Amino acid sequence: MALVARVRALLLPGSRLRGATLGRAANGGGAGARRALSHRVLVEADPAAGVAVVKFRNPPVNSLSLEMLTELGICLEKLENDKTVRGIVLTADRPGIFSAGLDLTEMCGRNPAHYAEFWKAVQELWLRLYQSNMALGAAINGTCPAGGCLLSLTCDYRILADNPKYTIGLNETQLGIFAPFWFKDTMVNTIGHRATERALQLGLLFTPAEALQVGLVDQVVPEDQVQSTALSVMSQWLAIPDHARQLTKTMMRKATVDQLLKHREADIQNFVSFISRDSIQKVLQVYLQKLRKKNH
Ligand SMILES: CCCCC/C=C\C/C=C\C=C\CC(=O)SCCNC(=O)CCNC(=O)[C@H](O)C(C)(C)COP(=O)(O)OP(=O)(O)OC[C@H]1O[C@@H](n2cnc3c(N)ncnc32)[C@H](O)[C@@H]1OP(=O)(O)O
Repeated sequence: MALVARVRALLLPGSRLRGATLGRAANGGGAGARRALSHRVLVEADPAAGVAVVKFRNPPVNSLSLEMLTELGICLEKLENDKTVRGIVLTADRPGIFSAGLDLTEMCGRNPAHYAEFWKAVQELWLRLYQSNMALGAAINGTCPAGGCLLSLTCDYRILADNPKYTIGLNETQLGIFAPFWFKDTMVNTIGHRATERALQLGLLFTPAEALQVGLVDQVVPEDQVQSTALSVMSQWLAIPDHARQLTKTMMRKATVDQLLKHREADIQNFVSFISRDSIQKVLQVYLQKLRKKNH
């Protein structure tokens, strides 16, 4: 079975994500709040507020594996088709790691067809998020490198927990790889050209104070207030008539989106040939081994 079909089938029976009615949230939800599960993503929807909180739960580090990318994409697609949802907050189910970024094991020791499939899934998730009609917020309750940072940058605003361990940035060069043009463009659109050039060349991971200063996040708040702050900021975004907010968002992001749409196939081919190089495979394997050695 194709991965997308397999993941669709994984969504739990009875879940709103399959079109059935959800039960009331077990905790934390307002009146009428609903809860839906897939394996790697938990969705808590509050129809009265028009908001769904999408929680990553892909242990140990919420890495963006092919299955995680696919499941997240399907959850977002379902929410976009749900008329009761106008805004989505992305967060980690457990605080500590928002997302460790792209799953390195998807980019190491595989074949070109796998690299192409994986990169296509990365592109698709980015396109879905960056063009979303929903208001999107990131409640960043953990460390947020590389692909994790990219996810948060697709949102309309970012709230980061005030914990010096929770760094955020596109650190690809530190691994010996580099951020493709559409990662770069997403960052430029948030913090500007010069700050992006410095951040990308040096592969900077910013502390919360630095991230706030450079504009990578909009607010830094105590750890236990990240989600509540993200929800309260969401109500400001949802106070604007949807059509006006959506048209403005499209106007601001269209040129960036069009660049990837125009070069999508070439971008996949470039990724495959870059990541397949022996020298790059070596660098990634050494990096992964270093991460693993820490624990053994
Ligand atoms: C010409 C065209 C060119 C196209 C573009 C070219 C290149 C671009 C290509 C790719 C872009 C990639 C973007 C990315 O996202 S790369 C990923 C970058 N991520 C990181 O650098 C983070 C790495 N992880 C960490 O720093 C720590 O794990 C973290 C701080 C997140 C958590 O630390 P903690 O101590 O809690 O946990 P660990 O013990 O380190 O990890 C536990 C376990 O998880 C494994 N792991 C960690 N991160 C990843 C990951 N990203 N992918 C896969 N696996 C990961 C780690 O190895 C441990 O495994 P094990 O020891 O339990 O086996």
